[in-house]
Amino acid sequence: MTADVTDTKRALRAELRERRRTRTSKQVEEATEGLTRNLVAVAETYGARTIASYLSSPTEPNTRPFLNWAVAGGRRVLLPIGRTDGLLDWTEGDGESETEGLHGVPEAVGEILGPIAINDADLIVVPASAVDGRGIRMGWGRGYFDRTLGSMERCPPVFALVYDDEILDEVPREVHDAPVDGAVTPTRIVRFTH
Ligand SMILES: Nc1nc2c(c(=O)[nH]1)N(C=O)[C@@H](CNc1ccc(C(=O)N[C@@H](CCC(=O)O)C(=O)O)cc1)CN2
Ligand SMILES: Nc1ncnc2c1ncn2[C@@H]1O[C@H](COP(=O)(O)OP(=O)(O)OP(=O)(O)O)[C@@H](O)[C@H]1O
Repeated sequence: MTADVTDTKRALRAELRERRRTRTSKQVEEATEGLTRNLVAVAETYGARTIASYLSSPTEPNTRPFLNWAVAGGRRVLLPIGRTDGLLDWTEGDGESETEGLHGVPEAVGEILGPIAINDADLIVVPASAVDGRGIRMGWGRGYFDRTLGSMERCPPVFALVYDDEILDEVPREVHDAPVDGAVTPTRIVRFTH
């Protein structure tokens, strides 16, 4: 990868991270209702029975009401566990037990399913620091989801969960960055064409 893109991404991530840190818990709370409604609408559109998502940290858009809705409706929810080799294991979330994972983010506790468990998903909701109008997504710089999505044979719809001001005009793209199909924000469901 070129030094240019790496540096640009790093600087942009730092800015986006800072913006998330300065969002008040009241703002995060106010965003939750809309983004939950939008996530539910996306899951219903695809009739998703197995959903891969993640447990949000306090600064991230809140995934928990959506996960609770999915579990209550008898859907299978797969939640990621970061591995030191850069891959993600998965476990079935029941919304009950959690612990702090490798990078300080919450992780579900349960039977460890290997990286290929993601192949069962009918819908994948991924974390992101930003996406652009082409669906190019930037994460938090560890490549977990790039690697995970890049390894899938048949990829179901992938939606990034971001705040409205994290949909940018342009996100720097590298070869391994596969575009996502859409983004969910507190006010919008955006679909990208590529
Ligand atoms: N909630 C959550 N779970 C997740 C991720 C994630 O981004 N969020 N991951 C995604 O790959 C994987 C774990 N890897 C991670 C890698 C880096 C950072 C990270 O650098 N986070 C920022 C803070 C982001 C925020 O809280 O808004 C940081 O530490 O500054 C987090 C998780 C799997 N589970
Ligand atoms: N498919 C892949 N195979 C191997 N390495 C990869 C792959 N995708 C990304 N990487 C590596 O992971 C690191 C982070 O990549 P990048 O900056 O694109 O992360 P990101 O989009 O923020 O991460 P994430 O996917 O975790 O949200 C880079 O060093 C990159 O080379």
